[in-house]
Parts: sequence; C-alpha cells; structure tokens
Amino acid sequence: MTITRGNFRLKVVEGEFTDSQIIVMLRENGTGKTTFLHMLAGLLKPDSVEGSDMEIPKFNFSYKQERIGIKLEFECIVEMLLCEKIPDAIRNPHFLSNVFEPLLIRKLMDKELGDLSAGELQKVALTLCLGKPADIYPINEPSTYLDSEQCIVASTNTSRPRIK
Ligand SMILES: Nc1ncnc2c1ncn2[C@@H]1O[C@H](COP(=O)(O)OP(=O)(O)OP(=O)(O)O)[C@@H](O)[C@H]1O
Repeated sequence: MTITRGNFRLKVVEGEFTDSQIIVMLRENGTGKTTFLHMLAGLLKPDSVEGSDMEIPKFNFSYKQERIGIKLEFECIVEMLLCEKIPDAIRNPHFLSNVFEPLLIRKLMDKELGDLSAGELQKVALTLCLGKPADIYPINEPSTYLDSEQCIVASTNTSRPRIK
C-alpha cells in the first residue's frame, strides 16, 4: 500500500512482528517514519486502491507523538495528570520500578506542566504513553531532549514488559 502527503509518497510492504518485539526505525529526516507510525495508529489513511483488499490490522495503540506538549493541558500539575490519565499504572509496582522511578518522575509530581523543561516534559509524555494498556506502543522520537543518562534509561527500561 502507499500513502501520499503532498509530493511525498511512501510505499509500505507487508511484514511481520511478534509479541514483545522491539522495532527501531532509523532513517534520515523526512523519509516517512512519522507518516508510517501515523498510518499504523490510524491517524492517517493509506491511499485507496480499487480492488485492493490489503488492510491495516486493528490493534490498540498507545502513541507518543513526535511533538510533545501539544495536547497537554499546561495549567495542570503532573501528579493530577498522571492520576487522571494512567491511574492503574501509577499504582502498579511493575510500572513504578520499570518506568516511573527510572525516569525520575517522582520529583516532577508537584510541578506544573508549563514549568517543565523540554526533557522533563518528554519523560512525562513517555510515562503517559507507556502507562496505557495497549498492544503496540509506537514511540516517536523517544530520546529527543533527554540527557545522555536518561536516553539510556528510556531505551532500556521502557522496553521491558509492561502492565496489560
Ligand atoms: N501534511 C503534509 N503535507 C505535505 N507533506 C507532508 C505533510 N506531512 C509530512 N509531509 C512530508 O512527508 C515527508 C515525510 O515526513 P515524516 O514526518 O513522515 O518524516 P520523518 O521520517 O518522520 O522525518 P523526521 O526524521 O525529520 O522526523 C516529508 O518530506 C514531509 O515534508
């Protein structure tokens, strides 16, 4: 199938993945990584082709957008946001030890979203994404704005099995 955005056309061929598999997409800027993730997550529709029976399988996605902060309510305390959006996850010991604590979210809990640094906001966005039960977690730009230590934490701890 293909998907067209202005002058850009991405051709997607059928592939496979298994449970608990981590797939990393690394390509130059503007080669269609975000377009592909948006298509997978159902945010963009592929071009329709007459007679084609190829469909994107239906999965539950928890997607972390490339541009963080756009959909977050800025006059909100981090703790309130997490309690509202991922109430089960933040009481789950597995999530706390694999995501919440390694990303050092506890020390951000009483801060307003609007006061967070870009890296802190990125970590809250990752926590929100990973705290939602889903089949697939497309994470766009997981390490942007993170310091080197937190880049390693984000790539190791956030890829461990999570709550279902
Ligand atoms: N709404 C749009 N209208 C026209 N062209 C678009 C639109 N959105 C994206 N594109 C183009 O599609 C191409 C792929 O963009 P995409 O965001 O998928 O790339 P990417 O691989 O995620 O890039 P990056 O690594 O820079 O984040 C780019 O050339 C971009 O300019």
